[in-house]
Amino acid sequence: MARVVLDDLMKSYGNFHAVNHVSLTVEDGEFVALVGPSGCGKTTTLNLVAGLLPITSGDITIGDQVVNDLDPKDRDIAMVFQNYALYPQKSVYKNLAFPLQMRKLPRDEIDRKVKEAARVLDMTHLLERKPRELSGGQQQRVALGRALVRDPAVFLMDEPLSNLDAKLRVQMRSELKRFHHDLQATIIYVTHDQLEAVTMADKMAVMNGGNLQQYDSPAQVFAHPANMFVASFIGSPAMSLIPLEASTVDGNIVLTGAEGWSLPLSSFNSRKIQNAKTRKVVLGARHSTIKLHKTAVSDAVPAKAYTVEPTGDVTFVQAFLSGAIVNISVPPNVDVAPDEQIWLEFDQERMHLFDGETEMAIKAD
Ligand SMILES: Nc1ncnc2c1ncn2[C@@H]1O[C@H](COP(=O)(O)OP(=O)(O)OP(=O)(O)O)[C@@H](O)[C@H]1O
Repeated sequence: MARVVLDDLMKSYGNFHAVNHVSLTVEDGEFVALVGPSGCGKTTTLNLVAGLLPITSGDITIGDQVVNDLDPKDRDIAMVFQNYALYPQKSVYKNLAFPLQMRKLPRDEIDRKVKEAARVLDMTHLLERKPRELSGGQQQRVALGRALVRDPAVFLMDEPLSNLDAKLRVQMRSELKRFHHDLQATIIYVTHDQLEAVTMADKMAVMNGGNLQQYDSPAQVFAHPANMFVASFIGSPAMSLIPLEASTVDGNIVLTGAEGWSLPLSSFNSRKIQNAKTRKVVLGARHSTIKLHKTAVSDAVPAKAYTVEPTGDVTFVQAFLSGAIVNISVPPNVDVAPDEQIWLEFDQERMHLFDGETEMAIKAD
């Protein structure tokens, strides 16, 4: 396996930058997810690494070789696509053997590699079947096997699970994670599904508009989103982002909502605001860090319930606050009705504060 380095990578179409100054390192054996909304540039980035598209500028290094000008076949990569494109007339065995035959490997070596891949992916019993005799998940496993037999330096995967139904996706997600664990493979994986990225990847590269927004472990990205885009994209339901105004009252920092209420900040959060250049502050809070009260209590701010969605284990409530929609989760026995007056208490230790102008997280120091 190999490490992959993207250094100031650009892909432009005229004045439009599909990939804009992206730099990141995928360490040897790491599983990295490129994640972001449709059109953010993740597939383009993957295709640049694969050599399916020419780069505009920058460098791509695989192992210790700069591969900018190498053909895909010379990059020692294997791709797995959403559309697995198996040969319908060939058995699973022949589908797996084909790329090796093309490389003119000896027959006994092909046989050994195919059987080893089938063993790793638990499909030895499927080797004589044709693709149409397989389930979607089994077909996807064959596609993975076809990449595996090539023993590449890097696996590049573009939404490989998106053709599967929801249940199978969850199952294949675990299998892919196991595959990575067993092989210690270097994997770059494109997905628009933040949950896939969070659950499988060692690191996630969150992209938006061709720009790399944050590159870190899912836990770090979740706990310390670099900006409002990342904060709202990672996590479900989305983090609530509430625009407020910071001011100083009797020496203490308070945040004031559009309705006129004020929320005094803890000393830690106050220090953050003192460091910020702006008075326009956006409070970010995940649903599980907001307490819903049915009566006024100190430190809770008044809001109005909008929708109430019981899911069994928890009930999700949406409420209006300072012109924003706030997502809150409450135990199923809490009875809330749409339009009811409620009070929200934010956990000061787990709240996020963003600069309302730059949209960047306000740092502690
Ligand atoms: N040949 C092209 N000419 C001009 N613009 C292009 C071309 N190919 C891609 N783009 C644009 O580049 C941007 C990034 O596309 P890309 O396919 O990488 O997005 P993506 O994040 O993978 O999205 P999706 O999840 O929808 O596949 C998009 O805005 C797309 O319209």
